[in-house]
Amino acid sequence: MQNTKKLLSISNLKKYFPVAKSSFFQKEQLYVRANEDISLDIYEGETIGVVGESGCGKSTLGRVLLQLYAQTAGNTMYYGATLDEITPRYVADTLQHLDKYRARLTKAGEKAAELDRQVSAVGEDKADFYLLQERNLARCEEQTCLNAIVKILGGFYAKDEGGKGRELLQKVFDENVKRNKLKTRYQDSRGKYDYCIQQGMDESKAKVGGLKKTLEELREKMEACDRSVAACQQELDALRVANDGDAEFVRYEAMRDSGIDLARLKYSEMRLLRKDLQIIFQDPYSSLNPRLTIGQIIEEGLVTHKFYKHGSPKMREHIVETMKKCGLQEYMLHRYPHQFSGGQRQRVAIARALAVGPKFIVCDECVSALDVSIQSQIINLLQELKEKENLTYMFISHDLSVVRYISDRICVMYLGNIVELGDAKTVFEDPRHPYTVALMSSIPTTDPEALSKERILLEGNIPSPIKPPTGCKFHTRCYMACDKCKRVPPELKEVEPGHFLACHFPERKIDREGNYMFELPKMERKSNRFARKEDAAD
Ligand SMILES: Nc1ncnc2c1ncn2[C@@H]1O[C@H](COP(=O)(O)OP(=O)(O)OP(=O)(O)O)[C@@H](O)[C@H]1O
Repeated sequence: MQNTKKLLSISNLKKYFPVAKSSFFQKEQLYVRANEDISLDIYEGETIGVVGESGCGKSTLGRVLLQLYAQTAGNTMYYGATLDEITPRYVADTLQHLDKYRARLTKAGEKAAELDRQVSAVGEDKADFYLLQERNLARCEEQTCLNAIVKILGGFYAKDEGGKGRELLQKVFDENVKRNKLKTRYQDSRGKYDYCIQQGMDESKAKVGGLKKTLEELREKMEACDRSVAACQQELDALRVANDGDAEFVRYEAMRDSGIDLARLKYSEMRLLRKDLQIIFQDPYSSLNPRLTIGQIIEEGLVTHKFYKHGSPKMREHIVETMKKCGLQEYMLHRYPHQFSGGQRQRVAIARALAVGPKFIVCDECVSALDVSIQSQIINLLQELKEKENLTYMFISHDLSVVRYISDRICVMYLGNIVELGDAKTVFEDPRHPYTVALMSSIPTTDPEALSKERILLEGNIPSPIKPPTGCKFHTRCYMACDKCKRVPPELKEVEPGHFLACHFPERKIDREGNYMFELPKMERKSNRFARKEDAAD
């Protein structure tokens, strides 16, 4: 891995969709568990491929990352912008209501400790299910409060004599809010000033002169804010150095997180980040508005995110330039989507995403609906743009050969969980999870040697995500499943550097020659969970 700077960090992410009750008397609320306990870091400049059978939650993951779906639980931290740029309300809330948060934290901690005592009195094995549940909930509450406070306060949570650290952090926040408001006014006035100059007015005109004066005043005010923030930061740094020897301070300081917690942003705050986080959909036919021309489609995002004012000649230039980058000609600007081929439409969808200068793009099956020859063109275009524009992709696809070609790392999902994660080469050449082995085995090949080898066919349907199997969710279709798999859910663990696996049997399953290093038990073959090639042909 070349780049190790995180762009997104997801921890314990969950997304449940509620299922409508089938009768008035149904008490239990059921959920489709589309994503469960997903932890994943995405690094700047990489392409992470997401594979898995239909319905395993790939698209949901992509959309939850972009906050198009609200997540049910977990954290999604974004590092592509700073807290100072966005100044989210949740930071101000935490600083203002710190005492309330601390009280909640202490209460949850005390409750968890008391329940812990009760559990240990009877023994973990014999403890009542509800008692254990209550204890776990109290621990979760404690962790949530701790996360919320410490991520913002850092070491000052542990040691902040006289509340000096908190006061300084509050001042930095307030100054940044002020600065951001001034910046918006500055950009507006700058736009008006530029327009007047373009129209041939000079500074002797009262309107232009007035605008120039306003711009200077605003610039001075912004600089004053910057100076004030820098002074506060200096004081904070001095306090941090003074507390450097304190073990508790250092421990909490390490938990400080400069990322933006996307799930805690308000709608208007998330809109500021939308331009950074874009998506390209699978179907280029339905993802473009048929009533708008290509120019209008690309313009929409630019106007919404206040890049340009409607009708600005500079915007036209920008649109044409973006279209050219995506292999579209200028004369296509006034055409409607129905006048394009599938591949060209997908280029328009790419141009629409690219125009706003994104950092992260979710490509959700973006080549699946296209002809094979066009697929390669679009994939090469995406690769080219990634290098030129320094983009990061999440590439969701069923097509393993496409994923192999484009991805740096691959994440294999099964029924809402990540079961294997690693470098593309490692996952393809040394798959460890039985599900990944079966997926790899399903890739069509023309290699005569590979054709003569045994193939594993994944039989049966994916179980219901509403009531998934207990323990390891794959155990109902796994040839290696034992009693433990039925009871204990495996954790995603690092089996070798950068290679993560959620299986109780992490041993190597394929040798260097590509042969499977296991015997398929006869009993399993009869039950048709995994069938060899000859069986399937029968
Ligand atoms: N908006 C929604 N409301 C309710 N359930 C949903 C919604 N979106 C997805 N689901 C459910 O979540 C589960 C995961 O769906 P998702 O679309 O993420 O799967 P996928 O792996 O992307 O599948 P495919 O590859 O076929 O697109 C499915 O069981 C689906 O029915």
